[in-house]
Amino acid sequence: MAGVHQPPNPPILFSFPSTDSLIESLALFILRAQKDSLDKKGRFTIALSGGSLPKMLGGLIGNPAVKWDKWQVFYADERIVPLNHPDSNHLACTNLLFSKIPIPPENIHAIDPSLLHDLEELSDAYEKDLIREFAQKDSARFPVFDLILLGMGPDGHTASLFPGHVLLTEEDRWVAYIEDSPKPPPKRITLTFPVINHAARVVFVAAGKEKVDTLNNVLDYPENGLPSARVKPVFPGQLYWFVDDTAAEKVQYPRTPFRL
Ligand SMILES: O=C(O)[C@H](O)[C@@H](O)[C@H](O)[C@H](O)COP(=O)(O)O
Repeated sequence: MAGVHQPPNPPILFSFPSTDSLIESLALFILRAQKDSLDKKGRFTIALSGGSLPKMLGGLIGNPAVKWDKWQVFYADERIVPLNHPDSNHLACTNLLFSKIPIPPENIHAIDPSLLHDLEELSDAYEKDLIREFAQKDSARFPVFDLILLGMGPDGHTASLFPGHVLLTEEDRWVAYIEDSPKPPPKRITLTFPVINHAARVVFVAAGKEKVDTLNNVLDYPENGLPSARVKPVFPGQLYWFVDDTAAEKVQYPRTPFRL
């Protein structure tokens, strides 16, 4: 297969003077990714994170260029709580995004709330949901998301992949669960590294001064191996960082001017 032995593309770093300009540019970027995906395949598959990420998608709300009915939305990670619990990533995305846009509810892939008592079953069910979406359409070993949007914690975790955790070495499963997350709540499911690293595009969003040291570590010292530094999409996949100048204060890694 062409390109299969190519090394990963280096990350592309965009740094913005304000959160508002980051949000605006992220919306433009997502629209471009949507267009490319719809032109090629007629659908747009995306995975969202929790934390501060949902509110960074505000630039999409009310934009007529977004073809919400063509989006298939999964979660990069989810906390094992009822869907109306304040800790739920699905609830955060619903409150900040889905309730404000015309997306068909069946295009949003939440965890099955009837399985909260059995993490193994719940993560298997989520994996099956992914298989239904991807397996017959793409013949790859792992799903190829058009876009995965990630946040980064102060310890360098991303999705629910935490430093030193055994899940960092998962090579097989698409979805895995953990019961000992250092960030509460402790029970979570997460897309695994092979899934994240097979996406066509992965975008990290990181803003604010609490990200300064971690961003410096991940971008300038990737050999330290923090979970966020292990996001290296296989060629021709591309990793992008959308950060603000505050978070990037110590970063030496070269910035790229944002343009589409
Ligand atoms: O469910 C979660 O907890 C998130 O998906 C998690 O991985 C998050 O993205 C990071 O912790 C960054 O969070 P902030 O963006 O709030 O810093």
